[in-house]
Amino acid sequence: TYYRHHRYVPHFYRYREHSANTENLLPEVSNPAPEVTQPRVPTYPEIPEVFHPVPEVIHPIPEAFNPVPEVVHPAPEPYQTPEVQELVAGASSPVNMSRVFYGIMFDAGSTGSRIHIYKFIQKDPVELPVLDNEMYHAVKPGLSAYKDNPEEAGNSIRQLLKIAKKTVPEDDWKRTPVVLKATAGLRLLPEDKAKAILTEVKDVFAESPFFVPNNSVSIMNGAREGVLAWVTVNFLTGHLYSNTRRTVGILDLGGGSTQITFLPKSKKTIQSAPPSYIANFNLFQNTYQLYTHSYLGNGLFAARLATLGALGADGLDWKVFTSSCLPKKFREEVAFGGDTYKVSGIPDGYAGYKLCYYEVMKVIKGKVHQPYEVKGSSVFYAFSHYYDRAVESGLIDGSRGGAVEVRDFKKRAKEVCNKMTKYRAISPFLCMDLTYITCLLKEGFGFKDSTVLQLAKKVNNVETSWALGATFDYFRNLNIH
Ligand SMILES: O=c1ccn([C@@H]2O[C@H](COP(=O)(O)OP(=O)(O)O)[C@@H](O)[C@H]2O)c(=O)[nH]1
Repeated sequence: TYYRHHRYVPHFYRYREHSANTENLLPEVSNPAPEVTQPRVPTYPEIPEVFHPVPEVIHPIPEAFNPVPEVVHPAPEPYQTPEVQELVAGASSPVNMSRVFYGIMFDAGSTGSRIHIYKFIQKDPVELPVLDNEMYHAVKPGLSAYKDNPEEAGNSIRQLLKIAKKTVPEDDWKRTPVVLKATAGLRLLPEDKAKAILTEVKDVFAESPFFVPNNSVSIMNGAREGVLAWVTVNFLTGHLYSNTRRTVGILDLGGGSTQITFLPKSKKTIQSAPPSYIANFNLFQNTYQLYTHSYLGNGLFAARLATLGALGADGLDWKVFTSSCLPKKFREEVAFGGDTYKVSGIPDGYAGYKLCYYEVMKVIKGKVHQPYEVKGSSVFYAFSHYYDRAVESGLIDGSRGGAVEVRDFKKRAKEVCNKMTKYRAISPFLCMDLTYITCLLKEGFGFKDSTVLQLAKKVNNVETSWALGATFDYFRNLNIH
């Protein structure tokens, strides 16, 4: 369980008060971010403040001390239901007139379920609320692992709700909305199995003391997932308020699906994209038109199985799926989406980067669209499994994140694949994963070797995930279409 205190202060002050985010309000759930430090990590140049990648947008004058620009989140005025509106209106604290409210967002992913509890402060009824902090906790496996036992799926959510009860003060329970959105794991399940799980989760929500809005449990579509992650990252990096209209793109590599989202600078990117890859929405009186797509089956774990030819195959009880991306003597059972697969290296065959690249290419070539503009100079934030694999392979420091070039993934993939025994202890899949990431970035999206990716698990102490964007969308409909 991590408790991240997260109080926004304007850039001018932030740069001077490095301890501003270290205060911990709830020590009983305190657990600093898991420090996954790698002993052999080469020291890469760090980004000084992950949340602030473009120092030139800092306003060095005190006038920039305007509470609005970056402390806001979309105002919760048009609350979704009159019921909530009433509840929030009644929340004023008699003591200091500032009122606190919470939003609980569950991310039901293919490899795990996570709870995000956001605390907002409405300092003044006229001003926009401030995101104060996030409480985050994750459990494994994801809901799809319980495809034949929906009751257990419900139990995993019940377990996370206990944390919500500890975090949100009892007086606020009744007006705190609880929402769950499922991603690739449930998208990949047969409809009836996914439905049974969602019904079970609805029952668990109904018995909870929190506010359960209509449609609080659903499978989110891929385009929304990409857009909402883009909103989160651009909010946390301060790009939604700068006058420059400069924003950052996002690359999210989940277990089941992968998303790419950015704000195109060139009209040609929009015109040459399949129409479903363009999403519009409104935020802070701006209308944005984004390039976004979610590739189902191209998340890291789904791609491993697809590379092995195992995804969707029959005869799982007796078939062994092999790959030259795996150490020759490796043999194991792998669970994903409620199924178990026997996988192994090729004991008397060849293994290594080149052969592996051919194998992973099958999962990418002809499936991934190259946006017209991606070779340009946009900054991309990459997180989830991009981040995890970069840490595991020693490309970046796990406690800080950092910047890498696409060619760094390629270089490390070659090293790992050509010395598989050395890296086996870290993960037998490391060669396959790094080769897949390299291939996805280069052959798939068409990034150049020199494209810089900012790798971050969290920005300014908040998880880089679609969950914060989805909470904004709940409080104030972004009208994504
Ligand atoms: O707030 C979050 C949400 C996800 N993740 C990580 O991102 C990856 C996303 O995988 P997921 O199973 O959600 O993928 P999906 O089902 O969306 O394809 C996993 O390693 C998670 O641990 C994270 O670090 N913080």
